[in-house]
Amino acid sequence: MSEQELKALRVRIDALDTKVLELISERARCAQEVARVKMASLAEGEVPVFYRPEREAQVLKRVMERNQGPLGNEEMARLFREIMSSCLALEQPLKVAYLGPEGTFTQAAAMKHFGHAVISKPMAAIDEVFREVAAGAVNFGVVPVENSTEGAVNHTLDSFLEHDMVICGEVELRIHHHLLVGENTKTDSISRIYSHAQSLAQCRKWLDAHYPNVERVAVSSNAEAAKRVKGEWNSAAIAGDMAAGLYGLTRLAEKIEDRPDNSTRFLMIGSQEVPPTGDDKTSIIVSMSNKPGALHELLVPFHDNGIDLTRIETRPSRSGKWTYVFFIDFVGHHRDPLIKGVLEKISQEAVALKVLGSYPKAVL
Ligand SMILES: O=C(O)C(=O)C[C@]1(C(=O)O)C=C[C@@H](O)C=C1
Repeated sequence: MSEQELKALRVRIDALDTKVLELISERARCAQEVARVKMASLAEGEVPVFYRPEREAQVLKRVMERNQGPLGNEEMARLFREIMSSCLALEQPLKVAYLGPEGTFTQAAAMKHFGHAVISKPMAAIDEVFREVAAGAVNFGVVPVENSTEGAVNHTLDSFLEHDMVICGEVELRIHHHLLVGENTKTDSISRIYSHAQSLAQCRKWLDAHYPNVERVAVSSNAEAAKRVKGEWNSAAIAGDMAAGLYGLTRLAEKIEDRPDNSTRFLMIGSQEVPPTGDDKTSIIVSMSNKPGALHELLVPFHDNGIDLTRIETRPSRSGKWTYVFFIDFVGHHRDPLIKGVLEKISQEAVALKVLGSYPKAVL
């Protein structure tokens, strides 16, 4: 390519950037107008709701449907995700608590869902995220709920039994783990590997093959593991990209998870009910009486109405020995007439039924 050609292309890019800049600013002014309209239409004593997950899902889907390339749909949607995040911050900066410390996959999930223009607050434990939301100190919380390799995150399920929370969104993240060390540690001098118990489990076979005799130490999060090895000799951490970057660690081995499709699903919790988008999921907790056939009775209405169950999990109810609750996710919104009918049927048979929330299926 000649210098001349390069120069001409850069002139074109500058001109396009000016247009993109003008358009983004115009969009941001529109969002400010939206905020004004939302404020003006409030009834007395009503609190304005600026964040609209159902609308955001619609915007991102539309972008993906109309995208003609060469950028991929996900890539394009990520750019719009950030534009929308900044527009919302003009209306109201969202406060989001997540399972910390900084650098966790949960923080990455929060950024993937809300974009980077939120005020984020790391919490030391899942239960603290729930409490922070319940206390109204933040608008939303982000917690992991299930991993494709290791299954349910029981702390999260149990916290739903203790707190009244509304689920208003979900996000899935591909989880890639790396073996990380500080600058003074060499591959053959590692005597201890830190990580969260779930991450150690997700890399079990790799560890057995490469570091069979090295002590594995479970800590509260993989970001915490990364933080520790920064200042330690002869120890390594298993953690992801965010933690590696944040603590300036070297990757001795990349993508060491046993399953290449290793993913974690996260939930956004708050107090805001989300209207239907036409492509939603619902999460419920049901407790059935302890009699033969109870689970069958619970599942029949879903089957009879052709409703797609996406997950079912069992946990001890904590209110009686050997009594259990079922966490069920399915496709549909609790305001859909079909789903309403199913929930009514179930509540006739159940000891207790709680709708945790209906929310748009993850777009990104
Ligand atoms: O449509 C709205 O209600 C807006 O506030 C605008 C907008 C956007 O930028 O598109 C911003 C924030 C909301 O969460 C949803 C969408």
